Amino acid sequence: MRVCVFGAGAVGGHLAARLLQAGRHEVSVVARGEQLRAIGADGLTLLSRDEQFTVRPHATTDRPQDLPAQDVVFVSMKAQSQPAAARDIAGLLAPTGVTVFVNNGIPWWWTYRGAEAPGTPLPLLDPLAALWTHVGPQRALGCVIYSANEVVRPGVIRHVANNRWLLGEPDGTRSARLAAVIALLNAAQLQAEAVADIRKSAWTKLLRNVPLNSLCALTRLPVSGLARVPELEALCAGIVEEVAAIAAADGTDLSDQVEIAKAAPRLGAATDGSQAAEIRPSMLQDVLGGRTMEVEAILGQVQAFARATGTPCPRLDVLVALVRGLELSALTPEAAARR
Ligand SMILES: NC(=O)C1=CN([C@@H]2O[C@H](COP(=O)(O)OP(=O)(O)OC[C@H]3O[C@@H](n4cnc5c(N)ncnc54)[C@H](OP(=O)(O)O)[C@@H]3O)[C@@H](O)[C@H]2O)C=CC1
Ligand SMILES: CC(C)(CO)C(=O)C(=O)O
Repeated sequence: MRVCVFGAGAVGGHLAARLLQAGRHEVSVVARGEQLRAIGADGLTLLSRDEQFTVRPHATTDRPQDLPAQDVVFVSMKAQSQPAAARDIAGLLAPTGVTVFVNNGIPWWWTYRGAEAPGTPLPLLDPLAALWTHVGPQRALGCVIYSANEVVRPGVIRHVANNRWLLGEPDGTRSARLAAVIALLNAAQLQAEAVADIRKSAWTKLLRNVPLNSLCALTRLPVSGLARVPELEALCAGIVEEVAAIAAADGTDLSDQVEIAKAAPRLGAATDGSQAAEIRPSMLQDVLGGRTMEVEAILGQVQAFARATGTPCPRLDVLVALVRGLELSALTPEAAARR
């Protein structure tokens, strides 16, 4: 199979490294900037617990149009980078190829439930419907991951904790292509499983990402740091309850997940027992790097669902305002120009 990882940053770099280590398929990566130069020159290095290895992708490029047609394209860019890349992602796909959107938050294909309920694009996530038009939700699989990673320097990824990859078809079917992608990941030491309700998986992860990503970005604390300030831990718990209420109004019952999510700061967000791990959420990594943040996918769209269902969310309202402001103040001139 030909497999491409589009956006080889923290998660995509980890994914590509594991796929290449397994050695079963032709794996290419699309990257840019320093990351592109470093992977091209020195390969991709993964540091994970006491393991360290370096692999070389079959191709490393910022010109996806130069790659041959791909059977699977994992899209591991941040949500806000995806619309601008929609044509390139679509152009990479073989006629029966599939995309796997590896993301936190509400994904752009959310309203598509199959040919009978085709849905419409969500303006906060896909403002010009570029993903909807060029990629098309019928060619997308959802993927929610528990795997904390950082780019420690260009070309070098540190896997900090957790290894759980949940994948599902937007229409809930158990398709052959879903099974093939799960097999691909499992063969590469990534613990992947198919879920019937990928939206429930996304909501469950949002119980963590809404409070942890935003509060860690605002305070610059790692996840475990939130548990050191009682007011922050209480705020986290209040936000978890708001997100659960918004999900419930949207038709997803998360009552069995609420207490687990509230414990996340005390466990440092590790779900695999690696209590010593110091996890810095991706949104905190973006603030520190002066990059744009997944404000709309993780916060804004959740707020939009709350508005649509008349669900009060006073804490989330404050977070959305603060994180939008934080993003403006933290962007590097290059990131601001690209925005
Ligand atoms: N990091 C983590 O631990 C976790 C992240 N996630 C989720 O996984 C997804 C990916 O996050 P993460 O890996 O942290 O993100 P990163 O920012 O580390 O990686 C994304 C990469 O894609 C690159 N990119 C963006 N647009 C393009 C383009 N057009 N062409 C080539 N490269 C491009 C970025 O480059 P540039 O930097 O120049 O923009 C960056 O290197 C997010 O949805 C995140 O919320 C989920 C769980 C944990
Ligand atoms: C907070 C964390 C690590 C939870 O797994 C995450 O999803 C992220 O960094 O975006």
